[in-house]
Amino acid sequence: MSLRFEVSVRDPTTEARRGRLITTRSVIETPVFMPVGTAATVKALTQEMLEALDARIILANTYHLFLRPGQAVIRDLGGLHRFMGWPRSILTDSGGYQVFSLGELRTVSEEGVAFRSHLDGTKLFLSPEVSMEVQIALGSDIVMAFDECPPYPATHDQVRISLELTERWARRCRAYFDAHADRDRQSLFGIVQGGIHADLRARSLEGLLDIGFEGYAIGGLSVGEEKRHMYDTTAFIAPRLPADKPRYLMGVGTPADLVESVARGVDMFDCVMPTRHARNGTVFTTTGRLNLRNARYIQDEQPLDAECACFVCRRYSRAYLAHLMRAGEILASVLATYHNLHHYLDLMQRIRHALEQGAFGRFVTEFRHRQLSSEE
Ligand SMILES: CNc1nc2c(CC[C@H]3O[C@@H](OC)[C@H](O)[C@@H]3O)c3nc(N)[nH]c(=O)c3cc2[nH]1
Repeated sequence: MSLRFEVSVRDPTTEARRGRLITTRSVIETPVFMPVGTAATVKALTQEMLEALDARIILANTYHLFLRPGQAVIRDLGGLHRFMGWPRSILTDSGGYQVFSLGELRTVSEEGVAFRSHLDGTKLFLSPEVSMEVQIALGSDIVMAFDECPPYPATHDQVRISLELTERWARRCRAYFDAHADRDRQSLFGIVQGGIHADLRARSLEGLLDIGFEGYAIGGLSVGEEKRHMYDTTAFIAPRLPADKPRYLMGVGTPADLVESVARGVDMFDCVMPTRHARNGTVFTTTGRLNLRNARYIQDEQPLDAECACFVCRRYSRAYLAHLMRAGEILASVLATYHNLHHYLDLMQRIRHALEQGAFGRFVTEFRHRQLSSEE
């Protein structure tokens, strides 16, 4: 077993845990936010910048790398870590979500999903076995099971039928992974589905526990449901996931979502918001988000965030970033992305510190107050 997970603190007033996830490549302090590096790059940043941010684990995506350059190219070049010059940890998502959000003309069957590449229309096929083969070839530290993320909204019956398919696929992932992966270096996570229905969430978890995984993800959320449904579903299922295994909430979220979901028992997060918003000109600050394309920043010589210690805030002004954004300069994406990821990773650091100090309950209260005042 390559993966070790240790919980050092259980928060007395919430479901939050302070822990440590150890792969063969890095020690990952939890709760952790994982920058999304879909096509083997966290867009606009160098790996050196990610190390400067002290990112310990990033995401890459099976669907995107399967389409381009293909897993055989990466495998023959020594695997994804060597290919992209990233010696720390990598989690790869299984392609289950992207094939539904990006794939065209897709046909789902018991066997898997046939679809056309969104790049050039080539006919392709993803299945539990193909997804495992790709992720094993990439050599990622954490491999995600191939699942179906049901659309939202969906009826109770549609969600049930989908979770039952996901469970049969999870069993096939486990079998293929155990027969072909180097289990001293790679671990397999199951993905709990069930929509916003507690009974279906419990049922999905029961099936996955029977199979057994090194970690458990909460899938099927952050797909357009109301925030209260996301929080309530997380509050129901997260504490029911094995206490001694990592709990990963997929695709979440805003800074407030991170705080609220840690309080409900989640250890790991990924979300494209800090990186995607940066490229669109939106930066995160302690007093809320700034849209740098707004005219009010054209002569604003303040830093993005006076409370931020990142090199962007120490050296560049909002006016300069606003200019770069308006001019469509590449540097705009680089500086805004670095700052946004610093904002997210610094928030996780402050959460971990509060948990260590037994002060997480107060941290949540103060965060909510500041959240309310910045929304007014
Ligand atoms: C945004 N909300 C959201 N994202 C989700 C992702 C993709 C995240 C992955 O998709 C890409 O970002 C959209 C990144 O590469 C990221 O790793 C999911 N992936 C799987 N396999 N199953 C799910 O149920 C699922 C649910 C999600 N909800």
